Amino acid sequence: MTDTTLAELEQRATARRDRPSYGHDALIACDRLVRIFTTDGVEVQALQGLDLLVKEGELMALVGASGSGKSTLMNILAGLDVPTAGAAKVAGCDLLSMDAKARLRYRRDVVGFVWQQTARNLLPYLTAAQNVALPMQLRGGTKRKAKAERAEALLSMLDIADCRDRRPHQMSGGQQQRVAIAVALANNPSVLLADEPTGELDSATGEQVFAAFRRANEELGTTIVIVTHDQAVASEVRRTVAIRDGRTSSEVLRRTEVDAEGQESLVAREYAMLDRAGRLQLPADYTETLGMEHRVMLELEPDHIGVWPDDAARGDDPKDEG
Ligand SMILES: Nc1ncnc2c1ncn2[C@@H]1O[C@H](COP(=O)(O)OP(=O)(O)OP(=O)(O)O)[C@@H](O)[C@H]1O
Repeated sequence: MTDTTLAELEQRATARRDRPSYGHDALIACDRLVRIFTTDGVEVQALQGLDLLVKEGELMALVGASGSGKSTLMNILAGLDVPTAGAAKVAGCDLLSMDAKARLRYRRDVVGFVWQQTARNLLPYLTAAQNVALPMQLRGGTKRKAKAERAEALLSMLDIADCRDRRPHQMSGGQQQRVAIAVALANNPSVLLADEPTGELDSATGEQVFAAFRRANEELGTTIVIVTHDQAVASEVRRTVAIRDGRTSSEVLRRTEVDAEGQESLVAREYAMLDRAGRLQLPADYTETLGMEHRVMLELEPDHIGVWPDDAARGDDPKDEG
């Protein structure tokens, strides 16, 4: 090996080291996350190298068919489960290497969680205000008066101040879920995670609950990730990420556009995910329409990459046809 080559190698290594790490500016960064469950000697790969970045202050939705891995991911982000491989960081906390004490602190201070089952979120023998004060009590260090004031402020912000002295069975499902959001926000977490929070509610009540998430996001700046089957929720957030077979497969981004008459409208665009190895999952309806299977032809153009069905067998060049 010559000196020049060595110097070049060193230079390349330094450049690589200086490159910002994957997801360095994201609040949630999942990098090739794998979770394998083994039951009775049978392995299920619930997550198969999932990549996901969420910026601070985002309000986004996760969608996907049953069994695609959504709850597995949420349990990992909530600090309730540990991935088999890969890397996951939330607000600077490394979810793979946390010890028991750090995990407890993470679950208490960094993330808040709202479950689908209204009954699972609240203690039945405490009032709404007492439920909201409980996480602050468990953390300690907050004066009684300050705890009561914060509980009051959160309940007012979410439009349920009138439920303050009611126990869960004296509230509607939608009110209980909004109290659950207040409980999850009590210790001012960086991230609020919700797994099907409107799943047990009718659509009008679901809308009120979603409005409460939006308010928390706008007024407190809390980053919010909602797993949902609810089309109304999925179509109201700026970003919806779809999970398929334990990987993120596509994203819909929505933005407000103003036309020449000054009319505002929400424009949605679907994107496929390109993983760090360069793999791209093409939507099944696209590949089926063009009969693409096994192998496709690629062409690099100045501003895009062309993908054609494999016509090698026919011996003609599909790009010459028009
Ligand atoms: N504790 C477990 N032990 C064994 N297998 C599990 C466990 N938890 C999840 N799985 C499997 O992992 C896969 C992903 O499950 P997960 O619950 O994450 O999917 P999901 O997208 O949340 O589905 P749903 O929308 O029905 O809740 C499924 O095949 C499931 O059977």
